Amino acid sequence: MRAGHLPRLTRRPSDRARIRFRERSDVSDLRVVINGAGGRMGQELLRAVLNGEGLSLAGALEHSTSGHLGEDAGVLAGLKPAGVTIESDAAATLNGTDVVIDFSTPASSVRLAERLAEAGIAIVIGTTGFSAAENAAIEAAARRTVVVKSGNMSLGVNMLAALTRQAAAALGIEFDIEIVEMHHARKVDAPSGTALLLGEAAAEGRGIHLPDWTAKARDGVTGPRRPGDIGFASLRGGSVVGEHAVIFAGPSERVELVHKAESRTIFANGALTAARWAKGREPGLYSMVDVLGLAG
Ligand SMILES: NC(=O)C1=CN([C@@H]2O[C@H](COP(=O)(O)OP(=O)(O)OC[C@H]3O[C@@H](n4cnc5c(N)ncnc54)[C@H](OP(=O)(O)O)[C@@H]3O)[C@@H](O)[C@H]2O)C=CC1
Ligand SMILES: O=C(O)C1=N[C@H](C(=O)O)C[C@H](O)C1
Repeated sequence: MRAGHLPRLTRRPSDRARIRFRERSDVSDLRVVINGAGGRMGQELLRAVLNGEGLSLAGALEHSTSGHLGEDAGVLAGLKPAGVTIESDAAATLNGTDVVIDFSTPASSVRLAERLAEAGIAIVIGTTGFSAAENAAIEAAARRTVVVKSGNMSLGVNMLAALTRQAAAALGIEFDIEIVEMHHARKVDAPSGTALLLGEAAAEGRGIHLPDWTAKARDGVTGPRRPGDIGFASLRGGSVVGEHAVIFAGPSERVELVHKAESRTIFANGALTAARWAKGREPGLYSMVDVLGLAG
């Protein structure tokens, strides 16, 4: 660099220039709406958006009988007032939104995805516990708008899924695959979305169709394990954020791949990465594997 250029670079911008820059960066901020804003993940996401760079909170949604309606989203999240109140009227809130991030309930996610498909607004879905019919409805919505959906938004779990696929492909059928998960006492669905995602990865590695090879909820005299099954076990208790183990139990040896979530920030950060990635994409159903570039 030529010495003559240094003074120009180190000079502080005038107030007017700084205001102009601020206005420009506001215009380019990603405008995000959070659905399920009053929940554990909703509040985590409010903090992540309000503290994040290049993001603006365009709205915060809850259901029509939520006790949080009318509260300030910043205050709800334990921050200073954000000037955004918790609403239940999606139509009024969505105007000018780039991406909606949804961690709520399956029924709410499906309704919202259908509405966003009509409006051409992208959605990042973290909700888990969908039925086959609800998954089909989301796939239909993804033909008209961008949908990023994953049972786990964290980098670590998506890496674990890649390792699971690899191990399942390399180890023969004599290695029994069992997936064990533990979550907090308030979780309502089982197996967890992550456990199912890991099961899909193991099935892909083995070249089998997961629903045909799933063993869930063993109880009573079950008979011996069917060779080739992928087993699921769910534990619930306390405040556990989320723990998953994929066990490959072979003859006289065992391989265990484990992920332990220590904070919900990993899910919120992943969801924001997905939201940034989603902007401007072609309509379609994407996963965190696409967002994180982990395919193959
Ligand atoms: N993919 C991932 O990485 C992760 C996924 N999850 C999943 O996200 C979902 C939410 O988890 P969590 O935050 O712990 O659960 P919470 O129950 O704490 O939050 C869900 C929120 O959604 C609200 N809600 C219910 N119905 C509607 C509706 N129709 N419209 C808008 N909001 C609604 C609930 O309100 P109310 O409480 O009044 O019913 C609640 O505030 C779960 O399915 C969970 O498995 C969680 C963590 C990570
Ligand atoms: O409900 C939760 O808390 C979590 N749900 C997701 C799941 O079902 O796997 C992800 C994470 O483990 C936390």
